[in-house]
Amino acid sequence: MSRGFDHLFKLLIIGDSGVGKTSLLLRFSDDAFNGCHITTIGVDFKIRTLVIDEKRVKVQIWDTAGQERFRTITSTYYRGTHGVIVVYDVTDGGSFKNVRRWLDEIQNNCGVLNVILVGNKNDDPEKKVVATDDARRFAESCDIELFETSAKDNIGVNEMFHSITRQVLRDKIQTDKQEDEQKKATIKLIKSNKSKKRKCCR
Ligand SMILES: Nc1nc2c(ncn2[C@@H]2O[C@H](COP(=O)(O)OP(=O)(O)OP(=O)(O)O)[C@@H](O)[C@H]2O)c(=O)[nH]1
Repeated sequence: MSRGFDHLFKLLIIGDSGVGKTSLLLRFSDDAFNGCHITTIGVDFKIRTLVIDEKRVKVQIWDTAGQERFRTITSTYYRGTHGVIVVYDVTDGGSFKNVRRWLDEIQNNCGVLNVILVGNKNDDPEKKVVATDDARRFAESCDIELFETSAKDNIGVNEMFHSITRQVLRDKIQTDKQEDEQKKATIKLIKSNKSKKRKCCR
């Protein structure tokens, strides 16, 4: 029986409290928006299946708490993670400054991963304090992709989730291919060693 998908990936959303992590997930999973800030306690997740490069990809997206006091079991969140969405609020310079800290947390917990940087609440130019150019320069210096989104007005949300999933998928296909080539090379080596041995024995 078909399991209904070709790949299953786990994505994690991190960033300061109040930047809109839950709102981004709610927009993506249910196409809804809630004007209230209900602090996430611990972790929550949603699942969606996307079609990318003709593959059915099931994504399990974990929404973590931004508040320090709810982040006592951080390393367990990272277990089995394929990609991380780091969110800041374009109307809050402090949340952008803290992005460095979140990137360090990723490094400390799981090393190199597919990461995307997201400037959320990009729906009121008068309130915007983090310039797109500054964010882009920073993202380029870290070699990660930048998206500016609005969970409220549904701007860039779908594109952002598709993009990180595509990154993860392409990375997985590349790794599988390399492993396959390595396996083939090992089998070839074993075979040639065997035939050499046989030659010696005769
Ligand atoms: N204007 C605007 N407000 C937003 C947007 N996204 C979220 N908000 C508001 O920002 C507040 C915080 O949003 P949440 O999604 O709860 O933030 P969070 O990052 O999950 O917060 P924690 O669970 O505490 O880590 C809420 O009042 C949201 O309505 C957006 O795109 N635009």
